[in-house]
Amino acid sequence: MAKQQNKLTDEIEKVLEKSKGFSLKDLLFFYQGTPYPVTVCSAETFQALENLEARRDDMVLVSYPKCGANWLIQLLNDLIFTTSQTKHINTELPFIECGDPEKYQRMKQFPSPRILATHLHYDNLPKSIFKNKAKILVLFRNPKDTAASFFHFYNNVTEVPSYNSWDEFFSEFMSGKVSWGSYFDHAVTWNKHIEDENVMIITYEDLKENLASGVKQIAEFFGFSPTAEQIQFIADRGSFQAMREKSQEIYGSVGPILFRKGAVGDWKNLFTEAQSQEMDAKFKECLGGTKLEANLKYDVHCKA
Ligand SMILES: Nc1ncnc2c1ncn2[C@@H]1O[C@H](COP(=O)(O)OS(=O)(=O)O)[C@@H](OP(=O)(O)O)[C@H]1O
Repeated sequence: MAKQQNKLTDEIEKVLEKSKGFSLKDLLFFYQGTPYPVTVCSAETFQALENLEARRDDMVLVSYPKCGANWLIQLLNDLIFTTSQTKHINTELPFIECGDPEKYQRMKQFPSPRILATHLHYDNLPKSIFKNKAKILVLFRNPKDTAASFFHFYNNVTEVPSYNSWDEFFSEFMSGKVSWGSYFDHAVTWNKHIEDENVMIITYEDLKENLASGVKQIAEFFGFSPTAEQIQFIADRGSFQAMREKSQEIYGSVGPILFRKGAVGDWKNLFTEAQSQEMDAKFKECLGGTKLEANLKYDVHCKA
């Protein structure tokens, strides 16, 4: 088991090693109009992904980068483990669009239920997810903390290229010239589908407020029936402190950087008043009056 776990850290180390040679300018390539990092994505893998055969019991987890996907992956793994006592250690890069094109062949051997995490837009998901009616959990985080987390990640991981300043990053984030493209495009696309059958939205902020209640909701959505004790066990293991402590063991050197601060409102340490207002205006223009705006409690979490 320990050997398999190391395989994931090996995969991450390989990506970091590959990242070393890149400048910011060369980091992104476009596939069907969206920028992705060349260090983990390729056109060949995207083409192979179209043929991924989803299963009815796959647990699809969608999020824009830095919204807490790795948190949710552990919660889902723990839900599977506590309720069925089966543990599958994923040795692949966790996101379905990342890695080599052969990964989908290897994934055919994975036992059910598989966790299919992705940062992709609705329109770019493999069609079999819809055809086979796999359930899709969409995780959102307010855009200000998302941007702050994204910036710190680039600037704290020594192997990946850094931005010259927060101002430079902010401007690239606002115009969608960052890995996986625009937060706002992602949000607008997913907002159209959050009431679809087999889709459930959950927010980072709500999970922070009451993790046990979030775990219960997620369990019900995916058809698990954990006891109150099991829910509490999963929530305890999923606290930021608990996950940060284990992050190096699971993710290698990047672990403590990935699990950086885990807070709501940290954006206030970076945003100028003008940047805050610019984002408020963009959010209003793209998502004002939507269900997603209400779910995100934008006025509570994004106003100083
Ligand atoms: N348990 C728990 N509680 C609270 N917050 C948590 C937790 N686990 C991860 N995180 C925070 O999620 C941010 C990383 O998001 P992702 O895992 O989606 O990153 S990535 O896109 O896959 O690289 C990153 O946010 P920041 O701390 O603001 O940078 C992580 O700290």
